[in-house]
Amino acid sequence: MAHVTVVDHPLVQHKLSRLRDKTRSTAGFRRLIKEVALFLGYEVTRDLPMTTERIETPLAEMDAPTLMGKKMVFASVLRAGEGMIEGLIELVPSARIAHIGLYRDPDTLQPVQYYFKAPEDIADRLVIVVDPMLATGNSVSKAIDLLKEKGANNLRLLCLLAAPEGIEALKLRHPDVPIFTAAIDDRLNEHGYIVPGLGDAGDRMFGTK
Ligand SMILES: O=P(O)(O)OC[C@H]1O[C@H](OP(=O)(O)OP(=O)(O)O)[C@H](O)[C@@H]1O
Ligand SMILES: O=c1cc[nH]c(=O)[nH]1
Ligand SMILES: [Mg+2]
Repeated sequence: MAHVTVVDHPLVQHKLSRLRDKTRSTAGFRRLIKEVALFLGYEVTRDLPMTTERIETPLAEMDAPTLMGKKMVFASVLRAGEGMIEGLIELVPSARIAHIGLYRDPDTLQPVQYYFKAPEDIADRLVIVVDPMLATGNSVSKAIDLLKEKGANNLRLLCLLAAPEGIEALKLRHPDVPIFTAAIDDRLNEHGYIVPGLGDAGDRMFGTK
């Protein structure tokens, strides 16, 4: 699998532009994050292993394709991951959800952990780490460290925007984790924000600034 997959579907790109627009309302931002997450979720699950199940339609018996293995885990990096989870749950209603509470210290740009909860049998499941922003990559790398300590061994990252710096950092720290993103932006600014980016995803989603 490619290390980085950019989901360049026209609907994704259109909605992403709407999200980036600084005049978007909190309600509009939330709605768009959820919608884009649905499309991204479609791509990150495209190659899931399948099996068949014998069923009867009203007309005949058939071997019907179904997903193989245990239900996947969406691992939400708080806070901003939560906006994407809303869309992903619509796509896979039976998925398990892990929560990883991290915030980025604005001076050191290092993540500070305040919460962690994941399914006990995470080692047997595909884990899709969900965070809209891959900036320095420190937060997602830490989230993946914690998930791996719990036994996760089959992981993918689903984000909305990635900076080249974050992609490189993740490649170094977790080369086994493929990245799915809607766009790769130009760079980080002096405060570690993605440029052009969309600003602070958590603050825009929850209306805290
Ligand atoms: O790649 P990094 O440089 O680590 O930055 C990205 C992180 O920053 C944001 O979270 P933030 O720390 O703002 O927390 P919040 O979601 O609670 O606002 C974002 O959702 C990522 O988790
Ligand atoms: O651009 C950025 C970088 C980190 N966190 C965000 O929410 N946005
Ligand atoms: Mg934030």
